[in-house]
Amino acid sequence: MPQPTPTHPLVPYSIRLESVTLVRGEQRVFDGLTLSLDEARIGLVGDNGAGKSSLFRLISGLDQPQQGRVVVHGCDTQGTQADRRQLSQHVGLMFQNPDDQIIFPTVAEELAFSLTARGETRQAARERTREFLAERGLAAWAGRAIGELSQGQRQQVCLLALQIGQPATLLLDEPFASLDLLSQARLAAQLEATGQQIVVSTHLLEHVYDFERVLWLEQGRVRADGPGREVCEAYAENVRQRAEAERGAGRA
Ligand SMILES: Nc1ncnc2c1ncn2[C@@H]1O[C@H](COP(=O)(O)OP(=O)(O)OP(=O)(O)O)[C@@H](O)[C@H]1O
Repeated sequence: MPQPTPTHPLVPYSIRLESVTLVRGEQRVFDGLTLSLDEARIGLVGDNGAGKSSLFRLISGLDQPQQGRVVVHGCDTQGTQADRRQLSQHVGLMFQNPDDQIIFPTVAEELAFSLTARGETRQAARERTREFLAERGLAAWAGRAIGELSQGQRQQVCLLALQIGQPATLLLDEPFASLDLLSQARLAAQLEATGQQIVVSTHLLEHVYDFERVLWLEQGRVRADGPGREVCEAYAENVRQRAEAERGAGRA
């Protein structure tokens, strides 16, 4: 598949969480978390339940903090309606499960919606969608029914629907999870080629190993923060030790 060239100029990114407390259900997920995310490539790693998806929900404005502030490229996620409208143009969130994201029956309609939601006419959105798919060697996908796509293909549609809107930041929640190895390699290459800021949560450490920054989240706190290689190795070693301790306890 031809790889797209970066379409979004590299701009200074600025995502700030200031003393954020987030409660979901009975769970205090974050308690006074302060964080700046300014790099072009950021990975999030950590155990199930560490808070990776919750962080994405806060940044994209889907959840509001009970205390503190989240400011994304100058927009307060609890700000005015205009602020929130702008936020949706600054940030695109790809959900872990594509079925939570896709609302239209065909690929072209799903992609076109990203453009009409930003104020483009239906006609212009339809034309841009056709061009956009053709540029990526995916012209034949336009009329395909979402219901007939595999899980991995649906995930690809979600990513395309985000990319066509060109938000400055893409938040990708476990984008590699249901992809076969070749599709993982293609996605990794696609992400490398994009000029947008990308924040990826993943359990597949090799995909963020070379990132300039990776955060290891543990129970809503940042356990380590630094170059991908260092943080991934520290996390992998910690997991090895815990698995070993569990095996030891099982033998005792
Ligand atoms: N819909 C929800 N209602 C209540 N609590 C939730 C909800 N979703 C997640 N939580 C809680 O929030 C905490 C963080 O969950 P989150 O989904 O952010 O973790 P995660 O790091 O993305 O995990 P995973 O790797 O499994 O996707 C967990 O303790 C979880 O129980």
